[in-house]
Order: sequence, then C-alpha cells, then structure tokens
Amino acid sequence: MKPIVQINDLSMNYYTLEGELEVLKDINLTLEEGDILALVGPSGCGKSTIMNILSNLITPTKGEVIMNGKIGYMFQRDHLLEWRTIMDNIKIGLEIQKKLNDEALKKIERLLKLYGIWEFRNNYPKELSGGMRQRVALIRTLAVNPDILLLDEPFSALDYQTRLLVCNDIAQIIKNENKTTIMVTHDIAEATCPIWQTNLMNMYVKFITEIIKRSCI
Ligand SMILES: Nc1ncnc2c1ncn2[C@@H]1O[C@H](COP(=O)(O)OP(=O)(O)OP(=O)(O)O)[C@@H](O)[C@H]1O
Repeated sequence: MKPIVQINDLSMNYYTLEGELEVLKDINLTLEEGDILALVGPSGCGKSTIMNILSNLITPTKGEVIMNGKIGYMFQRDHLLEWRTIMDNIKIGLEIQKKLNDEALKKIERLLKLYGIWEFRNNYPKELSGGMRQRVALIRTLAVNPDILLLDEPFSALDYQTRLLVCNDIAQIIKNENKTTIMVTHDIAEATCPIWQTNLMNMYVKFITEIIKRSCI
C-alpha cells in the first residue's frame, strides 16, 4: 500500500543573529492510511516546526515530505467565529472552497448528529462548553473531507479535567472517521490516552524519540 505520509531525512536549521540553530535532524517516518502519530516533546523541541513543514508553511533545510492527500489543520484554539452560529462556523471552510453542496451538508448533518452537536447547531460558540467547542472545531475540520489531520496541541487550551474527557472524545471521533492523524502534544498522557491505544489493531501511536531525546539533552 502506498504510504499517505512519507518524511525522508528531514532536517531544519534556523539562522538567527545569534547563529545557527539545529532544530530537526534526519527525521524519517512513514504513515499508512489510518495511522496516528503523536509528536511528543517539551516546549522548544521543534514540534511546531515539523507541523509547519508538513503543512507547507515553511521549507525544510534538507529532506523531503510527501503528503499524499488533502490536509485538515486543527489548532490549539478553536478559532470559532463568535458572531456565526455553530452550523455557520462548520460550513465556513466549504463556503470558502465553494464546495457547499447537498452531499457536504448531509455529511455535516451526520457528523453533528453522531457527535452530539445537532441540538446546538443554531447556538453561538459562547453558549457551548470548551469541550464542545473543540468538538465543533474538529467537525469543521472534518467537513472539508481531509485525508490527513494535523492537530497542534488540540487540548492545551482546556482545563485539566475537560482535557481528559475531550481527549477521549476527539480520539473516538478520529478513530470512527478513520483519519490519518499527526498530533502534537507535550503531554505523554494525552498521546497514550486509552482510545488511541485500543486502536492498535489498525492504527498505532509512534513517538519520535529522537525529538524527545534531543530536547532533553
Ligand atoms: N522562525 C524562527 N527563527 C528562529 N528560531 C526559531 C524560529 N521558529 C522557532 N525557532 C526556534 O526553534 C526551536 C523550536 O521551536 P518550535 O516552535 O518548533 O518548538 P515547539 O516544540 O513547537 O515549542 P512549543 O511547544 O513551545 O510550541 C525553538 O528554540 C525556537 O525558539
């Protein structure tokens, strides 16, 4: 089977007035469809740098990244527009891409009903809890039908208790929708949350140990 994500000998150096900063060195990995990759490491170890390279925002110093599919990006904060209803927030990506057709609307309806947001579709973001808002943000990302999900610390804006719940919640949705996912977190507990792990049969969680080791030196 053709890998959906392939990273070959990826290195990234930043050049600043203070000199050269080597952030990533010779990273290699392959993801098949449905795999989940957790990039775990403390602040400053290069997690956002990898995500920026994967989403083509910056060019690596060396190596190549092959993404065989459409990318959906979910950020730390939900970035819901407070003046739009939940439904209008979810539709926004499709509106921009001019792909808001009957099929897309049916998909949104299915996701909203399945993941407990349907009753809130005409509410405004401020009327929802932090966990629900994050679920809405994920549904908005899924609505444009991405093949590869990039999640950048998706739970870090939530309080600890909500985080535990939402992590399971989001993991379950991603598992159900069978999306190839790359998640950045500094929290090992988050990366190993039970639902990611029970998925070991058809998905797996990898740790980029090079990053963890390098940043702990
Ligand atoms: N544009 C840049 N120019 C110079 N140095 C940078 C640049 N972007 C990031 N860095 C440095 O590269 C290192 C890795 O940064 P990066 O943001 O990728 O880490 P991170 O693991 O995502 O951190 P955090 O968890 O705090 O977001 C840090 O030392 C940072 O200061």
